Amino acid sequence: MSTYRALIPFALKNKWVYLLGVFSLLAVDALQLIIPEILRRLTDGLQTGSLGHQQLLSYSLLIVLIGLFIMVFRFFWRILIINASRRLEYELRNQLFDHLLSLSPSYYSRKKTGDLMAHATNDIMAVRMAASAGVITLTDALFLNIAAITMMMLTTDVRLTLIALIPMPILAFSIYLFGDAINHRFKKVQRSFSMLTEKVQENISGIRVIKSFAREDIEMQRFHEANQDVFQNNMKLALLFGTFHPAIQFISGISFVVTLLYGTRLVLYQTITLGDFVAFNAYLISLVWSVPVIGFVINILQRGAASLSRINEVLAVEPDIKQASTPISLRAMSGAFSFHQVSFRYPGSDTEALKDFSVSVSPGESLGIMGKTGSGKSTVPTLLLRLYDVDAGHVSIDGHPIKALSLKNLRNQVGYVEQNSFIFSATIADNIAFGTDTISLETIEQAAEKAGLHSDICRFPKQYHTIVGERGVTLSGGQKQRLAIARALVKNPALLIFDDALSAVDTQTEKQILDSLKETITNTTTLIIAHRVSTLQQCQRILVLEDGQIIESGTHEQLLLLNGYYARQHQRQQLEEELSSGERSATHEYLP
Ligand SMILES: Nc1ncnc2c1ncn2[C@@H]1O[C@H](COP(=O)(O)OP(=O)(O)OP(=O)(O)O)[C@@H](O)[C@H]1O
Repeated sequence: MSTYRALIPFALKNKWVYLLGVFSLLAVDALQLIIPEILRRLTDGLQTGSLGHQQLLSYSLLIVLIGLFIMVFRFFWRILIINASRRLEYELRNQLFDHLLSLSPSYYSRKKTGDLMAHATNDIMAVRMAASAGVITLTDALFLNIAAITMMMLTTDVRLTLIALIPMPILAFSIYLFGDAINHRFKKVQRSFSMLTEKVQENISGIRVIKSFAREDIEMQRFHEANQDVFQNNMKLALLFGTFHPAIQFISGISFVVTLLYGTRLVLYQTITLGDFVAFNAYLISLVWSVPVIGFVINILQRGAASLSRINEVLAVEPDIKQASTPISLRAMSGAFSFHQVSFRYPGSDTEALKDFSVSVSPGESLGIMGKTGSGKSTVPTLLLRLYDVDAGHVSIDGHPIKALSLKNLRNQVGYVEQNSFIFSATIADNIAFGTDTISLETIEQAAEKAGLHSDICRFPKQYHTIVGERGVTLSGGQKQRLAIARALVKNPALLIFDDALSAVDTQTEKQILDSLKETITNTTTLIIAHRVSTLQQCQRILVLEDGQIIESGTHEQLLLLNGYYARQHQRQQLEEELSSGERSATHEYLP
């Protein structure tokens, strides 16, 4: 229960709401306990014949009045406590989401998305339940329990009360045991259900792969198996509930039987009146209701505590990348950067992605990087954006150690285009304007024009207001890349990074885009990562990487003279280009 300590600040902030809610709840309970007293007097009056019309009318009016007050107070406790618990859910969800966004990418490579989704949904719901149903039921049941037993003892008979209470410990213990088993089964149901949702999610996202590999039958079979698992776990839970309710009712029934046996004797021997016996039974109903509820409440609170401790665990994770206590914010960055003897290994990886890597790029210079897949090319921009910190060596921007810079300032001044940039389910204009706060449509259009996307957008039904992604138009791979380029350009960055950003466009389109970007590239510090020589040849300097190390370095012409990896790529790509243009002209010759 110490887990709940994390909620103390929230509870203190909302103490009046909770206190008023609990007060209204107790008022409802207290009013409910007056009813057996009225029943006692009515029965006794009827039995002795002393109940007049006037008295009957007063009692009836009192019952109606009590009913009205119960209605008002019930409304208040519901509004107050449910409102407070919903507010807790709202604040906790905001806190969790804000924290998740502050965490570094390495955290996301360790954690499953499904688990994080479960924290944001199921776990927060379980905490809300504990803060609403848990608090309400615990207050309600404890008060009713104590009040009913006290009233039974004070107004009727102590011995009869003690006898009626005999099955209660058995009842409480059985509820505890059942509760434990129910909890266990419930977890299994949840686990199998989250596996099922993950399956659906994966199948929907990977529908093209499934279809192209004709794996529908296998996937259907796997889904049916997962669904069968959910069904069986639900049935086991239903079986447990099915046994639980009749068993509880049976055990509580024993209380009524012993009350009937001993209570009627007391009435016959006139130790208590018939009215006492009726009132006693009415109190017993409250008591029998409240005991099982305490068992349930313990479960709700336990489940809430388990969920809250999972949420607390996430909230306790510190971001790997921490900003300096007094970070430097550069007003106008030149984008110049340098790596000095940098070595870096991704968390959990055995091999170094960069080894003793050094390069220095001056303001406005354009650097190209080429290399086999996995040679460490994308690691360079990853470190420049400070998504990870280096293991050895230093990275600096504009002469400042990267760790001294404000993270926001640094990332705001870098225009980074990945090979597979994420496109949001929003309009094209919103997607391009993503990295900026206020921007005119005209600037967006200029960026799209430079990225070679404007004419494509003009062909869409709503042009820049066309929604793309899941809810709208699907963009081709090349269009997505160009949109990502426009998104980077619109920021007017000091450092522009293209990481395999033109791989999905043909060489012709690539040439057009590079031509229109010529001025931007000349005026901005640029890092271009590519496999194609045609993308890199205009760069002032080109590096070739292998296993995280530089194996060749120079201008296009110098690298050709080296006759190494770069020159071989150049020859091969030229040959491919000649072959494909030969094929194109041959096709033209034979066309009618
Ligand atoms: N998030 C990560 N976690 C662990 N290892 C990683 C991660 N990202 C990359 N690596 C590893 O680091 C090495 C360098 O990766 P990097 O992405 O820099 O290569 P690359 O040259 O850009 O490859 P490609 O041309 O295929 O994009 C590879 O061995 C890769 O498996």
